[in-house]
Amino acid sequence: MIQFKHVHKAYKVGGREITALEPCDLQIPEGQIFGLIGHSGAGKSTLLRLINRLEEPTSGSIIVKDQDITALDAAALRRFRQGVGMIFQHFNLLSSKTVADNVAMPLKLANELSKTQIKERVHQLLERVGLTDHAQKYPAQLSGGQKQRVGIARALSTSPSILLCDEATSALDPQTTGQVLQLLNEINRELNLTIVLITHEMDVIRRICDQVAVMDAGRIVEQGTVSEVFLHPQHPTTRRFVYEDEHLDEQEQLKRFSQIAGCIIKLTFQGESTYSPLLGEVARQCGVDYSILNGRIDYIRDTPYGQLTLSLIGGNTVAALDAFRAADVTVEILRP
Ligand SMILES: Nc1ncnc2c1ncn2[C@@H]1O[C@H](COP(=O)(O)OP(=O)(O)OP(=O)(O)O)[C@@H](O)[C@H]1O
Repeated sequence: MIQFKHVHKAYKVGGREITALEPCDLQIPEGQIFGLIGHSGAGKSTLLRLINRLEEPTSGSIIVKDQDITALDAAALRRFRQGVGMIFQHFNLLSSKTVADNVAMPLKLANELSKTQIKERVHQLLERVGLTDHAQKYPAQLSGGQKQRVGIARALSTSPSILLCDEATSALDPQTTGQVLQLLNEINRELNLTIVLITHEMDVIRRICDQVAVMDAGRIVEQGTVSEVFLHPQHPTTRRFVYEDEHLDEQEQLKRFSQIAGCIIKLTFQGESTYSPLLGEVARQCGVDYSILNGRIDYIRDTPYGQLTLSLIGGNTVAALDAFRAADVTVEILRP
């Protein structure tokens, strides 16, 4: 578990203080994939880099596995950092070294294994990320997705329990992004690795995260499980992310609704209820007609969900809403 206790970070620039992180409390459970989402300048990188003390907090404490890491001396910090891997948007590989040597680098620096043991470990890691055939190539000879796989193998070399991902897929095309996210998903489960990732893309959060914190201007404005936060967004910043992801504009939508008759509602189905034939059943029982104004079915990590915006016309609307709720469907009334 990673715990932030009233952590504040300000940078000093030319005698002026710039607050990057307002005093913040945060808990990241062990073994989960935790996403931090926010627009540029929100403070995501600062928060991430505080976890391995690449940045020092201005005040507050950061507890990792019952240890206050802000109190570690240089030697203890070196040992702690062996347990925290990191991958980067632009991979940060050494261009003059082969793939195998890049992966071996943290092991050589740790100086705990023999040459043969390092060779074995590197082979094992490259096999895991699917790059065995590329061991003797140089980074310039690899695609972006392959470079990030090398980054992941290198980050895992010292068997960390935490992996920090700094916009790890932002430089990749959608298909390669999917493959890298899949790999992160797998190693999270195989190694019970806690992964903290930062992104400005909702899709990354939806595909692999368990929990999410939404950041805006140095503050965490909303936080919880991905389904809580993104299926029922409360804060304007979160709502904006959700609407952008659905290619909708909240104001435009309300304007469009003014030309549509009936009671306008949004239904959210999750898990099993996503595929149940509820709509027709409720319409028949309650004598309501409906038209579908918007809809999607997708996944949050492995759980399917569906969202439908409907206008209900005629019949017993109140009974229809009760029937949806009784079937564990969340009902939001957009216009009575
Ligand atoms: N080393 C630094 N010195 C001075 N100011 C900094 C430094 N690093 C970040 N900042 C400032 O702190 C604030 C938060 O920056 P941070 O990089 O953490 O945000 P971010 O959400 O990661 O943004 P991005 O997505 O663009 O990387 C910004 O106002 C930024 O200009």
